[in-house]
Amino acid sequence: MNYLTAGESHGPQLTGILEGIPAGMHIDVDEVNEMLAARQGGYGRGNRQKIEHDVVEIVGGVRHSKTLGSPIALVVKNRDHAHWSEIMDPISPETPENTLRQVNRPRPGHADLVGGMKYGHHDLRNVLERSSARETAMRVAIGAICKQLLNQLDIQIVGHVEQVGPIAANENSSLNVSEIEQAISENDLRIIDQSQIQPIHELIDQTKRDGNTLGGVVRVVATNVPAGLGSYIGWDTKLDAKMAAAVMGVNAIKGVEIGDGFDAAASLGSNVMDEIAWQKSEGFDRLSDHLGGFEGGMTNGMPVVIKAAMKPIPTLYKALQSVDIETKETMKANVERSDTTAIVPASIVVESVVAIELVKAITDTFDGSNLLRLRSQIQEYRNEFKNF
Ligand SMILES: Cc1cc2nc3c(=O)[nH]c(=O)nc-3n(C[C@H](O)[C@H](O)[C@H](O)COP(=O)(O)O)c2cc1C
Ligand SMILES: C=C(O[C@@H]1CC(C(=O)O)=C[C@@H](OP(=O)(O)O)[C@H]1O)C(=O)O
Repeated sequence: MNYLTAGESHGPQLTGILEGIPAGMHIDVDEVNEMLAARQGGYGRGNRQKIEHDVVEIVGGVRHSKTLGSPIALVVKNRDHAHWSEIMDPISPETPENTLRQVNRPRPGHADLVGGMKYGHHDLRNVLERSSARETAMRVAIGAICKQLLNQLDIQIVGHVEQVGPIAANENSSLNVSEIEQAISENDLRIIDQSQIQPIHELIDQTKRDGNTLGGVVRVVATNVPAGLGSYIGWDTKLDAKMAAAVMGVNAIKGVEIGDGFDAAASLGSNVMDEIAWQKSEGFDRLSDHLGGFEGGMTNGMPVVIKAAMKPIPTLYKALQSVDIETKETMKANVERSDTTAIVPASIVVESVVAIELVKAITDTFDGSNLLRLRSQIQEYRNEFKNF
């Protein structure tokens, strides 16, 4: 399974091609759109989301709501393009008005400066249009289809917010996926601990008034993942490594933890290793899940638990120091309309990329040509492991 996305933040549309989804799978477009809407929401978002209303159009690979096994082509339109059509025109020559909208004061923390130097762009808009996290809308559309496939294979997955800036919204690690879904559906922060809603709202409001920004931590849990996805035989076959790369590939993610992650470094081995048990009816089991469902680069049948640290949003309304790339004068960085925090959307994006990597691992391990065969192969494989 593989995918590619294309499109600029203020261009006409985002385009995605998803290859390797089994034939015969029902696609629920409303569910894809619900996930796109969730990615647009959350406390702390900026004004762009008042313009956009993300809906997916499926323009290939699906007939009468069922996948054909051929590449699935997806489109999400950028409504804001209507206001930028001249500036972002793919064909017509530049107009003087476009020149006025050039970006030449790179924003610290963005791809602007190095991207301009690498690709030879003196209008840094050519960089920021693609480096913008607008692209994550398409990753979520693709992730939503992967999540539907996982659900059809009896695998559940959810992403939620665990921390906003310095405020932890106390993870309750004993909750299952549907309990987490229930708890986070009740607030606009996707947090489990409702007592932190007000302090976090106040923190975001104050930060916005100060012209500053916030990051945070998100957590993804996937349950009933078959054991043995990925492999210990080579560094590039380890699924935990691929997961970490996919999560790190989400804009503004600066750290990835699997299971207890960095906390495990300070613990004793007896508090970190997940002891092994066996029951005739269920086969092998673990007494805990400190290692987040991975041993030796393979899933071990316990819940997959991945956390990601997001840096604060780099565009500050109280702009930071920069240098004009033409005049070399010290100036304030460009200010593009911006979110105060995007931790809520990040929880949906990280959930999506974890779902994508799980589907990749599953279709690498089993024949993913059609859903019925895939389902029966996985069932047989689960039984084999139970009887080991
Ligand atoms: C969902 C989401 C929304 C974001 N919104 C903004 C934003 O409004 N303004 C901004 O400056 N950065 C925003 N970012 C972060 C930048 O896209 C990101 O920091 C930048 O592209 C540089 O990439 P890097 O942080 O991965 O190095 C957002 C990130 C995500 C995941
Ligand atoms: C458009 C989205 O997020 C954008 C991500 C983003 C960035 O620099 O990453 C900067 C902002 O772009 P704009 O200047 O167009 O408002 C965000 O709004 C989105 O998530 O749909």
